Order: sequence, then structure tokens, then C-alpha cells
Amino acid sequence: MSGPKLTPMMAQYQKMRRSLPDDVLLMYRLGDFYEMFFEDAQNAAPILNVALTRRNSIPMCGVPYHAADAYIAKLVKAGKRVAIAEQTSEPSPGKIVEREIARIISAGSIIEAHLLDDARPNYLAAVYQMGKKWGLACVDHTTGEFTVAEFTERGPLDDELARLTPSELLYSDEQIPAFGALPAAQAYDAFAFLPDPAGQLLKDHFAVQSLHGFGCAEMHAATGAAGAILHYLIHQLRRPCEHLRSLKVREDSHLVLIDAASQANLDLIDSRSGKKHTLLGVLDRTKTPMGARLLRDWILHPLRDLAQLLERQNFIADLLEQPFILSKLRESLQGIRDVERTTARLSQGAGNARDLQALAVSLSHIPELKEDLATLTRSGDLQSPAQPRPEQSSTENPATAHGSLLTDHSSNLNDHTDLTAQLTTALAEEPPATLKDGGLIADGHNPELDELRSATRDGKQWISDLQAQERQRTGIDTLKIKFNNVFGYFIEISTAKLATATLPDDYTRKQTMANAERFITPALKEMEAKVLGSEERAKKLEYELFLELRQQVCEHLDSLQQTAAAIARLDALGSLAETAQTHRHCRPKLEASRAIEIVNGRHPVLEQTLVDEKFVPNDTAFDPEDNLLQILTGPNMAGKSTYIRQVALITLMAQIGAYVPAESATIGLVDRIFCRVGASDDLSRGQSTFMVEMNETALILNHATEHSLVILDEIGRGTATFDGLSIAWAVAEHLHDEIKCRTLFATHYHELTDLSNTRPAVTNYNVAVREWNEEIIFLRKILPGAADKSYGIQVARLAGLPKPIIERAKSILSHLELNSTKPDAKKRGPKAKNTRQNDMPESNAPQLDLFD
Ligand SMILES: Nc1ncnc2c1ncn2[C@@H]1O[C@H](COP(=O)(O)OP(=O)(O)OP(=O)(O)O)[C@@H](O)[C@H]1O
Repeated sequence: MSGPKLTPMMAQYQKMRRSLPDDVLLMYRLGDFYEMFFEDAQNAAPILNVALTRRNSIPMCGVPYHAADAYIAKLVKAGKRVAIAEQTSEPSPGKIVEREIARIISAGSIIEAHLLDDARPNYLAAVYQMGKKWGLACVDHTTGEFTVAEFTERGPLDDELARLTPSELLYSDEQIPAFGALPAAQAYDAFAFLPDPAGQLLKDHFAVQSLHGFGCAEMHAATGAAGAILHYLIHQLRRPCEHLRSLKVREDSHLVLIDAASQANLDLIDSRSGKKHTLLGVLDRTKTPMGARLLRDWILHPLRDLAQLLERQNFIADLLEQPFILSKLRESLQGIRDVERTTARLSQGAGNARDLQALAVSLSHIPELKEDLATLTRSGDLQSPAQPRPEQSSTENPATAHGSLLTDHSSNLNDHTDLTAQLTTALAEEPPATLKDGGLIADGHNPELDELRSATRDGKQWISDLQAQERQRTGIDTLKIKFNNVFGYFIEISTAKLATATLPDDYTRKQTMANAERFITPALKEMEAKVLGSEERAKKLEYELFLELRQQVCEHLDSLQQTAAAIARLDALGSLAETAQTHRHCRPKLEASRAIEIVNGRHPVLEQTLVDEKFVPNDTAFDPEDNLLQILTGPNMAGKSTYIRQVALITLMAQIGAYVPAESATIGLVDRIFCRVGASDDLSRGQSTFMVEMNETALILNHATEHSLVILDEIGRGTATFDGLSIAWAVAEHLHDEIKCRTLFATHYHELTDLSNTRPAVTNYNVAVREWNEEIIFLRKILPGAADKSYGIQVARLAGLPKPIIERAKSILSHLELNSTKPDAKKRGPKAKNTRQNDMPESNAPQLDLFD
């Protein structure tokens, strides 16, 4: 940056700027403003919508410091990282004010509540590849959650990233080809990822001899990533990391794996039609942000572990048996704020008195929660534990399952009575958001503060009494005592009154206004010094007392984190119980089998959002011996996709421990759920409809096991009919013969129904419709057997296709049916031919010989 000679201040700026990575914007405190210069100013001004000016030909822009948060938020949302340089010395003549970078704010490390979504975590992740291992580490800096995982294939790593959707993703700057294209990816110093320095940094941070205690001593790829995150937070972003207390290994062998495409296809947490139309939208009745985040995590990470699932189910059952306790528990939770994020913020030296107050309010509800749990335990004990509940699996021990989660909750809920009392008595009723302007601490908490406050009050009273005295002394009845920031207190007399009055000798003229004159007296200034002095001292003292209180909170960091986690679990389970109660969900029987039996199952989301129609329930039965691959045919719009997704969602809900929308259900636990639906382009990755479809199908064929559940909605439609049908046929055969997984296959290829003739465990189903006066009536009922017709043209008419087109289509259809060589073609409907002729196809090529 050549140009005019730099002032000492600009030289200081340049030095600081050079110490930062190029893409970090530097906001540099200058009095009441944060200023940006050079390219930073040019980049930031349009994002912030502020004027770009020039001084000595240096481009600059600035924002007032008191409104900086909103501006920083805009920059972070625009994907920028922002360094904040604060003044660290008082201005003094002839000396340049010293400045230091206080912190760097980046999307993955923000802790400011207004920049965050309460209901979702905010992850900073790192990935690292070592040979055939992919390591992943993930920190939620807002809560202190720190996890690691390792993968032996790249696909599951990408799936987990899709679930976590980190706001920022670090990768080694030597591994750009592997990770550079991932969303939010950012290269970071390769050295920080090396197992030795990374492991050492982790050990130093957690003050442990080895990482064995965390179960990840041998996970070098993952701990490399974890070490790099810590390095980045501490050394580059300069963030306090006290609240990162342990490392947790995410074991995917305990989880039902759901790949990124299936997650999207099942509308688990996001959907194009909004949150209301997602599974999370239906299940989330949580009362606290912690509960909301946990429930979201459960939906993305269903469990395979029967014991854990039964624990969750039993707890929900207990709550449902005691509806009074359920509503009491939820009422208590209502009063609890984000203990997890508040504690994390306070432990990082951030947060204000309102955070302390929110914490105190939250903690004050813990005794009620504990009481609710105690009542549940007592009522649980009254029911004979020797009698398993009818819905329970025979493999469980009901007494243990009932007790352990309750005991767990109770013992992890620490009521922190002393801390709560201390905070409640110390804090003012309505403290401000600022820290240094006073008003934080309640009267009666600190004698010195009380004295200073009363001195201020007395002084102010003296000053206000002075007005009456001075009016009497001068005979001017309009004389006023006023205050401003420049002169402090002064006496103001209108020019008109002055003309006729004689002022006392101790009046000194201070300022002449258009219609008035301002004066001071030694007595007034003396009292002013006392008032302002004590006010200043009081503010300082309040700030110190606040820091003391914050420090006390930090001393309870571990137990507060533990309490927050227990609240989150109670809230998530309470929410599932409430949903079960409201929507008449039933407790599914869980077992380690390959069966699924659902009576009168409903689609959890659609049944809540249907407006004109009533949802029609349907049964499902999978049996490993003779009903493993179900082929579902039926007209467009009949309800095929809804039905097959409903089965996947019920299975998934059962495996987060929730109740399910059915009259009864038995779910043989699945290890993975695959859901491939419809054809969609992935233009952003430059893939055609057909390629996306085949990629997803390949993923299923390569990864499904006999314990998986596979939902296929139309495969092979993105290519020529014969090719598509052949692929669909071969896929179905492979799933049935080789993988032997439970599969629901919705298709318009009616030919596929012939598979049931040669395969023992293939069963055909169709969605019932009725024809009436050329109209089609959807009955939404799944019946055994193949569909007899497609009704495509009727549905097209319902959709509003012009009449001439419909008529023409009908005549083409009857011609096609007549010309088809397949004996039962007429019964089954049209078989489009792979032809480019404009008029009727002439060819008589047999369609199904391929498979006969
Ligand atoms: N069981 C049901 N009860 C009530 N309405 C239903 C039911 N199933 C589906 N519907 C309604 O029918 C609409 C179409 O359902 P769906 O998309 O499942 O049909 P489809 O057979 O898969 O159609 P296509 O073959 O064209 O993809 C849904 O949006 C819903 O409004």
C-alpha cells in the first residue's frame, strides 16, 4: 500500500492489519467509532450500506461503536470474518493511543445471542484426512459441545457434514483438492492438524496425560482435526475456550445412518414448504432452546440401541400416565432460558447482568423440576415394576429402564441454590444491557455502593433544593438549575430577567445563549464534584461486583453444563410426550428383528397439514420370509409417495424413542434408512437428473444391509423407458435376492409387478381409486395386488391440461394399447415406446421380452 507518508496511528493500523489473514476485516476503534481503511473499507461499505469516504486519499468507512453489533452481524452474515481492535490506553497528549485485537468474530464462533438461531446449534467443524481415515471434529462454541468422529469412507463424512451444516469448516491447507469445494470451507495451517502438535494442544487444554479418557487416543485423524479447531480458536480468533471441558466421540455404530439425500427427501428438519412441514416442525413442542437443539439432534441421529430407546420410551410413558406432572414439568421448563449458551457466554468473559439474571431465573425453577421428577419416581414405584407394560418388548427389564433415566435426570439437575440466591439478591430488578453505566446491582447488596448511591442522591437533592434558594436570593422566579455533558450543572437565567436583576458576587458567567445566560457558583461546582465523583465510583464498583458474580458462575461451569444437558433431555422428552398426547401417537414395540408391522399408520406431517381431506390411515407389514420387497403401483396423485415416506418416518420416530402416528406398531430396529425419491437436478454440482438418481441408487446398493429400510420412489425415470425399467428391475432383484432388506418400491413401471411371480418375498400393493363418470376418485387406501390402470390422463385433466390435448392423448393411448404385443397390456395401461416419431409409433417391438 504505497501513498502518502503514514501518520503514527496509520502505521500502527498497518502493522496490526499485516498480522491478520487477508480475508479478515479489521474494525479499528477510534474514539466513538470503529473505522475500516483501504480494501477493508471498500469491501465492507457496500455490505454495511455506509458511505465510503477518503482522508488523505485513503478509503475509509466507519460505524458508531454503540451500534457495532448490528454492523458486525451484517458482515458475518455476508460470510466475512471481523477483527475488533480496541483502545487499550487512555488518550494522552503527545502519545499514540495503544490498541489491541480483542477478538476475531467468525460465523462458526459467534456467541452473541442476537446473531444466533436459538433452535439450532452453530458448529465450527474441521476435517482431516490421514491415509484411509477421515477425521471430523466439531465445536459448538455457544455451548461447549466438542465432538470427534472418524470415517473409513468419504461418503459418511459428507453425510455427517450435511447433518451438522457447520457455519465454518476448517481443512488443512495441504488438502485443498480433497476439501476445498465443501460449503463454508476454509484452509488452515497444515501444521495445526498434525497428530503430534494437535494431540499435545488438546492434552494441554484439557490438562490430561493422554486422550485415552476421552476414548480417542488412537483416532489421529479426528484428534488432528480437533487440535486444529482449538488452535484456530485460541491462536487465530483469540477466543477463551475454558468452557470446552471434554471431547466426546460420536460413534456411528450406535446410530441409524441417514445419508444427506435421504435426510432431505424425508423433510426431517428442512423442507421447501417451511419448517411446519417437517418432522421437526411436528415433534418440536420444546419449551427451551436447549431442548429444541437436542430434539433436532435426535431426529438427525436416531439410535439403534434398544436399551437407550426403551429408556426414552419409558420416560415418555411415565409422563403420559401422569398428565398432571407432564403439564407441570412443561410449565416449569417454560420459565427456563438458554442456560447452556448463557453459561458459555459468561465463561468467555462476555455476557451482561441480564444474562446473570436469566441464569438466576432459570435456576430458580430447578427445585420444581426435581420435585416433578420425584413425584414421577414415586408413582413409578407404586406401579409394580415386576409387571411389564403390555407394549414393552419382552427383551427389556422394565424396572431398570424405568429407573435409570429418572435417576439420571434427577442427579444431573443441580439446583445451585446458593448461586441462585446470591445472583437474585445481588442483581437489580431490571439491569441494563450495558456494563459500565451502573444500574446492575440491587440496593442493600453492598454497603459501599449503598453509601455512594446515597451520597449521589443527597447531592442531587441538594442541587434541586438549590433552585428554590437561588430564586429567593436573586428574586428571579424563572431561574433554573440545569445539567449538560459539557458544563455539568449550571444556573440559567433568561436575558430579559437579567436586565433588571443584580446577580450575587459568587455567580461566574459561563456561556451566553440567544435568550439566556448560564452561570456557575463555587458551591454548585463543589456539590457537582461530589455527586459526579460518587456516581462514577458507584458505576466502577458495580462493574467490579458484576465481574465477581460472573466469576462465581464460572466456578460452577461443569455442573451448570451438566444441568443444562439434563434440562435439554427433559424438555425433548416432554415435547415428545406432549406430541404423542396431542396427536394420538402410540408406543411402538421395538425389537431386534427384520419385521415391521404398523396398524393404521399415518404420515406424521401430512396428517397435521391436510386441510380439505381427512387423512386415510394404512397398514404396513414386513416379514423377512415372505414380504420383504413391496411393490406399490397406482395412479399419479393416489398417495404412493406419502405412504412409503410414512413408513420411513414412523420407523425413524420409533428409533428416536418417540411414539408414532399409528394404532399400533412393531418396529424391528433398522441400521440405516434410505429414501430415494423423484428426479431432481443438482445443477450446482453439474449433475444431470439421471446422474443424481443413479448416484443415490448406487449409494443404496453399496451400503444397504439386511437390517436397512429402503424407500424407492420411482427409479429409472430420468432415462429412456426401456433403460429405466431395466435398471429398476435389476435394482429390485438385487435388493430382494442379495441384500434382503426391507424395501418399499413405488413405481409407474407396472411390469415390475411381475417380479412377485418369481420371487418369494415380493408382494404387490396398489393404492385404491374408483372411477366415476370418467372421473377418478382417490380412496388413499393401500390394497394387496397390482394396480390395473395408470389413470395418467385423468390426472392430467384434473391438473388442467387443455381439452384438445387430453382428447389427443386418449386416442394415442388407445392406439398404443392396441398395438402392444403384451397380452395384458390393455389392462395395464400405456407402455410408452422409446421412439422419436411424430405420429403414432409403427413399431411392434415386444417390450417385455427382456424379462420373460
Ligand atoms: N393417506 C392419505 N390420506 C389423505 N390424503 C392423502 C393420503 N395420501 C396422499 N394424500 C394426498 O394426495 C396427495 C398426493 O399424494 P402422493 O404425492 O403421495 O401421490 P403419488 O401417488 O406419489 O403421486 P405421483 O405418482 O404423481 O408421484 C398428497 O399431497 C395428499 O394431499
